[in-house]
Amino acid sequence: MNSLTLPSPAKLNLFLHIVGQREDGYHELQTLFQFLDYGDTLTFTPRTDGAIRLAEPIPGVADEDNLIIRAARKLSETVTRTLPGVTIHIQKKLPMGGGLGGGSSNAATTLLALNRLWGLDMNLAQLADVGLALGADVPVFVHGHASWAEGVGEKLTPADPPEDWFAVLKPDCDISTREIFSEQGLTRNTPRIKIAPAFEGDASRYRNDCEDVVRRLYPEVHQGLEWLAKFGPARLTGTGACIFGRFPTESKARNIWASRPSGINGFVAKGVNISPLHKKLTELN
Ligand SMILES: C[C@](O)(CO)[C@H](O)COP(=O)(O)OP(=O)(O)OC[C@H]1O[C@@H](n2ccc(N)nc2=O)[C@H](O)[C@@H]1O
Ligand SMILES: Nc1ncnc2c1ncn2[C@@H]1O[C@H](COP(=O)(O)OP(=O)(O)OP(=O)(O)O)[C@@H](O)[C@H]1O
Repeated sequence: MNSLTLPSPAKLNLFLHIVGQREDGYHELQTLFQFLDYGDTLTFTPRTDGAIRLAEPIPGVADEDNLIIRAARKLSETVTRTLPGVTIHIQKKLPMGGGLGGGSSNAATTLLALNRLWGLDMNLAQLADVGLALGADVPVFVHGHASWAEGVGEKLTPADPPEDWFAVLKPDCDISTREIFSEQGLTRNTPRIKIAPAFEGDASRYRNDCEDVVRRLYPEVHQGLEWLAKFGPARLTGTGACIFGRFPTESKARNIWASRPSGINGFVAKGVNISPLHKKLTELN
């Protein structure tokens, strides 16, 4: 069988409320996920010796900790028959630890790719179950539709927010999700809101509850948000460090991005409600 090349897109949390904390310490969220038409690309090449390998490591991530390898191993453990194995090549564009869900997206792309390559015939709900054990953001990438999410992010209701353009900026700092969720001053009691399943409202009416803590600990993020907010609604995604400004047209987003303060990386991308991964898989069928 030939190689399979698939996208592994980024997500944004258009807003993120923390509405409580479970006994195991995990935070209960209400958030709106949308995908970006921008991300990594993974290529899967079947092997004959049953091994699961990366063509090249991601610098700073041991192969056995890489969510791609962990997803492939976990999937292979769900079946009893001998599998042919795979080599996976990664073209990484998404910054790590940026709040764009890069690792979770890589895991989801791996699950869908190997389900196809290995002929496992598992449905999306089964693959999302396998993925949830790897990270709370994996299920939305497996299902592939923009979603209103509750729980730790696994209770999903498809949503259709406007497909606007985003200028995504990566302030020059790395933020650990664990650090932010451990902060004493974090807002953990935002009242639950009720949102119609087909969410089409204005997400900028709602906030990201991590933003105050992240602004305080990382002045680079604070300054970036202050700058972006001059041009339109600006938010943190996940626990950061990436921030985004939302614009109705590509040219507006590109003009603002081009005038960003020096030393800030980032990109411009369109928000999409169907994941580029699922679009590609449909084309292949
Ligand atoms: C912030 C979001 O990106 C929003 O989409 C996600 O909730 C993050 O989910 P994730 O990447 O799967 O998070 P992980 O990297 O597994 O979590 C790291 C650590 O953050 C804390 N954590 C994470 C998610 C959550 N809902 N509550 C938490 O308290 C836990 O201490 C966990 O050990
Ligand atoms: N394939 C992978 N791609 C990126 N990071 C990975 C991968 N596998 C493991 N990791 C680890 O996961 C950590 C978080 O990376 P990721 O890019 O998913 O963060 P994030 O965008 O903040 O995600 P989230 O929004 O889900 O918190 C990295 O610092 C890295 O150590």
